Amino acid sequence: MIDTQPEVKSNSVFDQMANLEHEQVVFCRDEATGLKAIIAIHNTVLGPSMGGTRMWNYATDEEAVNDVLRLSRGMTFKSALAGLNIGGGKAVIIGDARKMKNEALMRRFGKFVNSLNGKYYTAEDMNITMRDIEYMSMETPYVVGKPEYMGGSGDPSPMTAYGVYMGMKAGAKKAYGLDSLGGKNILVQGAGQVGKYLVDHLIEENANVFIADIFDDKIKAITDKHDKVSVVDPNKVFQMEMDIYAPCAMGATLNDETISELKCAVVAGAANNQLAIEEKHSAMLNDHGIIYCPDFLINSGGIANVYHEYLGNYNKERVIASTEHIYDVCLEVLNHSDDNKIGSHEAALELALQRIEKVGKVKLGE
Ligand SMILES: NC(=O)c1ccc[n+]([C@@H]2O[C@H](COP(=O)([O-])OP(=O)(O)OC[C@H]3O[C@@H](n4cnc5c(N)ncnc54)[C@H](O)[C@@H]3O)[C@@H](O)[C@H]2O)c1
Repeated sequence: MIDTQPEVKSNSVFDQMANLEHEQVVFCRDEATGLKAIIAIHNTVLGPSMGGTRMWNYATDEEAVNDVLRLSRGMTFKSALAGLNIGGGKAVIIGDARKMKNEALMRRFGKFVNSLNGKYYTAEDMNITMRDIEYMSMETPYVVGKPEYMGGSGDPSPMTAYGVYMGMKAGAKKAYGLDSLGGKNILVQGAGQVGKYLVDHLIEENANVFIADIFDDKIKAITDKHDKVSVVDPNKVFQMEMDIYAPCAMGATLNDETISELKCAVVAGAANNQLAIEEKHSAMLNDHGIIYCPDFLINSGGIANVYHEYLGNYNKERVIASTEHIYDVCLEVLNHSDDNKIGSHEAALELALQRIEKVGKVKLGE
């Protein structure tokens, strides 16, 4: 029986760690810089844990704990399913990035990462820039996603978008029998780093693209480039009739209210933790006849990119080939879901857990 219910009701950190099966959680505090951060290491069976650092102004410490635990767990399954030999980890820095972030804070955080001696590799996530990556790198070698001028692999977002595009095509193949996206009405929610590159692929394939964002400048950057893209009010996303919904902004957009409103055949997007409550909302999508391409499966292009940087001799062609494989794995997951009458989210988790278990045994025999 796999754990597909990460909704954590207890306030005890140990209960939450036990529920989500975490190995280690590190709380970091520094008086001088005001740093408050949490590093969560979920699982290191396949290799050292890896996942980005997010800076966010959490309303409560509990909210930060919940976020870092869910995100790090997602990284374990994402990397396992992508065939990478790394485990799942993630970090959060608590505070307003615009007010608190500076060189000293980021370097102090880098020192905390270093103290784990390579059990956790960090990278960028929300509100962490290439400059911050540089600051962390001054204190620790356990940083990936470094800028190209530092010998790193640069921004992972284009590869994430490419993987989402591959997953979306697999979803279309399952829904329509053909993987062509030409003529399909596709709504991209979130015109950010991933959204903008995803739109490029969709336009190239002659899809009818709709975008929604809460910031006009993000919309303008895309409509200036592509005159065929239509703009949708971000509050009216779920009232629109569409073929494919691509959530590329925040998590939990698939919930009780939205799923009953959603008018599409396929959901395929980049956002992490799209299902508000995994088991419940995965089943609800199934009941509504909507094909759900699991988020942690199709948004793994970015982690594959930084993984190849970590291996050394970064080779973009290799990463592209590995990201294209998302198409096959997504179809395998969707078929596994059909054959076993389980949600596609559970099907993806099962395949990820199978790999961790099988490879884990090989590693034990080393
Ligand atoms: N960047 C990557 O390589 C990567 C990898 C894996 C997963 N993800 C996930 O994909 C999602 C997008 O990542 P990103 O790097 O493009 O982030 P981003 O911050 O560049 O873009 C997010 C966009 O969503 C918009 N947005 C926020 N709230 C919105 C709302 N209510 N309605 C519509 N738009 C809204 C923001 O204005 C922004 O333009 C995130 O959930 C991220 O965790 C990103």
